[in-house]
Amino acid sequence: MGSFRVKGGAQLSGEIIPQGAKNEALQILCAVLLTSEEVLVHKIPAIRDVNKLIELLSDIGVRVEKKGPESYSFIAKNIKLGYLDTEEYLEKASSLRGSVMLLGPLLARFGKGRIAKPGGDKIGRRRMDTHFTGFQKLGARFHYDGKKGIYKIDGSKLRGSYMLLDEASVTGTANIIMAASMAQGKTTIYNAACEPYIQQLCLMINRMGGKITGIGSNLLHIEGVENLKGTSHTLLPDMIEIGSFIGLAAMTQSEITIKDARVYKLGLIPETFQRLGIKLEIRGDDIYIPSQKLYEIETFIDGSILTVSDAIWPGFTPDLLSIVLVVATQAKGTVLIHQKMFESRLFFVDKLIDMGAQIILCDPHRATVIGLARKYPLKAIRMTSPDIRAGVALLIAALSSDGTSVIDNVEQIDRGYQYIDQRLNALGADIVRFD
Ligand SMILES: CC(=O)N[C@H]1[C@@H](OP(=O)(O)OP(=O)(O)OC[C@H]2O[C@@H](n3ccc(=O)[nH]c3=O)[C@H](O)[C@@H]2O)O[C@H](CO)[C@@H](O)[C@@H]1O
Ligand SMILES: C=C(OP(=O)(O)O)C(=O)O
Repeated sequence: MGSFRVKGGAQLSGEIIPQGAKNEALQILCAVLLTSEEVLVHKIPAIRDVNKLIELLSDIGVRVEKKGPESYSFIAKNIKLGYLDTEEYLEKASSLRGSVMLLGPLLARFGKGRIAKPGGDKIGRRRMDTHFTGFQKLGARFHYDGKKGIYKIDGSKLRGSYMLLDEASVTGTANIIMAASMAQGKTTIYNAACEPYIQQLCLMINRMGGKITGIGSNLLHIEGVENLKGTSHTLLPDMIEIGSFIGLAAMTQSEITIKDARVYKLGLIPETFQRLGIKLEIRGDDIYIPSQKLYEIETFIDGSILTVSDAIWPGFTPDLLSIVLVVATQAKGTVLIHQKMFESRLFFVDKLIDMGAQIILCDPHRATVIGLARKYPLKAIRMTSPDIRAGVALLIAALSSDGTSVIDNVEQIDRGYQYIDQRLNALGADIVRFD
């Protein structure tokens, strides 16, 4: 188990370039299976989940070639379908959430998909009914082997269909889009998720010869085509990393410029941090965050306490609520954090409380943060990173604290943040990785 020793208290400064988006990368990498031709993907982040998925693709038979520091070529010509039934595949695939999206393209092209219960963060129930109901609507047969925990999907002739999703699941929508892209006839997906990740996937499929309209909305029309061809694709900067850097800058009173942030793709993210009182300047496509001694949380117009809650896109992403929460601990004012989607994502606040933060966990979904207005810094402690975003929130807390903290289980952070220790040290942080 890896750990970080973090010496807090330093003000950071400089420029940082966000990595390619983790959640987009996981979709795009699965989509390379939709064609036997070459797909080039640029700005692939070197993070654990992505590396594992690339390895899995290679195990399935995809020819993978590294073309540059962040660029890869994929050719899914000779796929070993038998491998999908092996213990090794099922075990490897179940170690990350994104692998669930192998099902859609495998089904579209080969009529067969297998997966064991996928991993990812343990942040509450993470059901997959939407994925399977969608596949069934396209005519696939679905079988769940409860004893082995294996989901099996078969269906050689998928047919387009109308479907109203019971929830706008991100990976579920991506899976259904990929399956429908080569089904016979037209598919309509209503209540589709429309995160930038999904928009990027649809644009890529259209470049491959697919016919998807309604991109960016929750009503997608997909005209199935017989074959898809090769393409090249560049991932967007990771909006969750960008939000994390904004929070980090505010908490540590640092002056940071986030380069090439594709600001117009960030939805409510900049505005939500601004509502916490954090000053941001959009300079071209960069975000400049000045060093700020104090930031004051806004209230609602009627003077009532601000609530920051998650919602499906274009609402505020649940993946940044842990960061908003930690940043609020040193703000002036009070905020209610309402994590609607996941029921076990706020429990990490007990570590922040140990550090001296004033937080009341109202129930598993809601926490009230009473900002300390920097009257005193958080205390350094030893803590364990429970999930990827809580892990980074704790790292931010440790960097702002008085003294040296230790964060264990940083593999969670490595799932989604590329070389985070080295990149933050380049800005003046003092983070040492050890086993
Ligand atoms: C690999 C990947 O891309 N992971 C992301 C993806 O996970 P993932 O695709 O697994 O998450 P889903 O969108 O399926 O659902 C997330 C949670 O929200 C609930 N839910 C979802 C939609 C809805 O309309 N109502 C509702 O209550 C679900 O029951 C579930 O508990 O999307 C999540 C929600 O943005 C992000 O946190 C994850 O980082
Ligand atoms: C919850 C997340 O990831 P995953 O879906 O891969 O667990 C996340 O990125 O915040």
